[in-house]
Amino acid sequence: MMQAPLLTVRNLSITLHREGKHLPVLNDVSFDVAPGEVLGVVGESGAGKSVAGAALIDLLVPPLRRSSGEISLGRDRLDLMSPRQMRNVRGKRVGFIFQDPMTSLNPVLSIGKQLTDTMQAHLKIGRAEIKRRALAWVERVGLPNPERILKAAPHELSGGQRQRIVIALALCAEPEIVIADEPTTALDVSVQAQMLDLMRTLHKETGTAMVLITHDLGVVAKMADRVAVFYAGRVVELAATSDLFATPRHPYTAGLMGATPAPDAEGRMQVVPIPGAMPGIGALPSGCAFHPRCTRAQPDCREIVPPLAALEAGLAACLHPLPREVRS
Ligand SMILES: Nc1ncnc2c1ncn2[C@@H]1O[C@H](COP(=O)(O)OP(=O)(O)OP(=O)(O)O)[C@@H](O)[C@H]1O
Repeated sequence: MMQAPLLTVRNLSITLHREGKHLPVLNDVSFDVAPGEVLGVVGESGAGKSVAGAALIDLLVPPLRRSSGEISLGRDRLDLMSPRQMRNVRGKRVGFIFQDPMTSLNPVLSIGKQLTDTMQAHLKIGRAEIKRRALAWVERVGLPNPERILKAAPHELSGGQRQRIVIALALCAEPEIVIADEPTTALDVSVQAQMLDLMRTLHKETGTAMVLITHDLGVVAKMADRVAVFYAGRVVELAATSDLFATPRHPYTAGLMGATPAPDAEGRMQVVPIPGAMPGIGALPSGCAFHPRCTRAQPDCREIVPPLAALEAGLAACLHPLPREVRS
């Protein structure tokens, strides 16, 4: 990465406190996001993607706790900030978009009030300008009849319209980075594609960096510059999106791609799922957590936790990575 990173996460570990034990949920996770970059975070359900996203903006709640790790935004250490300081970072410097729009919207306030409140809290601009921008944001996220939308309450809008407003709210204070956790998953398939197009357009226009959490490889292929693949609380592969899709190096990444519907030679959609299931919290196998499901596993995979190591392009945490030119 040529540019100094905007967001730096180093050795982030998160534990779950249960029955007197601290069980690892996230283990030694490190990644960077450059200014303006989109980092995709993918992996099966339960891999720790949402927990990682919540940790970035200090939204973890007990029984989850950060046990170690440094999180920096520019020169500022977020992990050392007080809850009060973090409240100023959230919304202003870091926007967020969650799966369920209702978690980001206040059900009793009009859309206009929520947009103007957010801008008022974070931007040093006058009332008239805030009003103008609220209207402009509603138009910009593609909603018809913006005056009416500004007066509406969230429940008067459709799910897709609400998620458009959440996107406007996440961006209206001009954050440096947005954390988007499954931003399209709750929407109808037909609306999902529109929402991705909108996010892509706005990303291009604003240059805001993004951490895009999704279980959907199609979404990262469309949106992300680089991808971090999570498995059982660890980053197992990190690479530029084009490299990752051209030659996945970690067998889990290759497996995920096999589990994504892809057309065969006759154009029929085929899915080859990875056999077995991801281990749950507190039930991690020894060595590489993926080894019981891995077709390439060797005896040493049972013993050694592979470090995330540099390959020709990107990083993979695997003792026996796939060769670069062969695609499994
Ligand atoms: N509040 C909580 N209490 C107990 N366990 C939790 C809590 N939040 C998350 N977990 C557990 O932590 C692990 C990681 O969850 P996380 O939601 O981050 O996974 P994910 O990769 O985002 O998957 P999904 O796509 O299903 O959200 C899971 O095993 C989950 O059950």
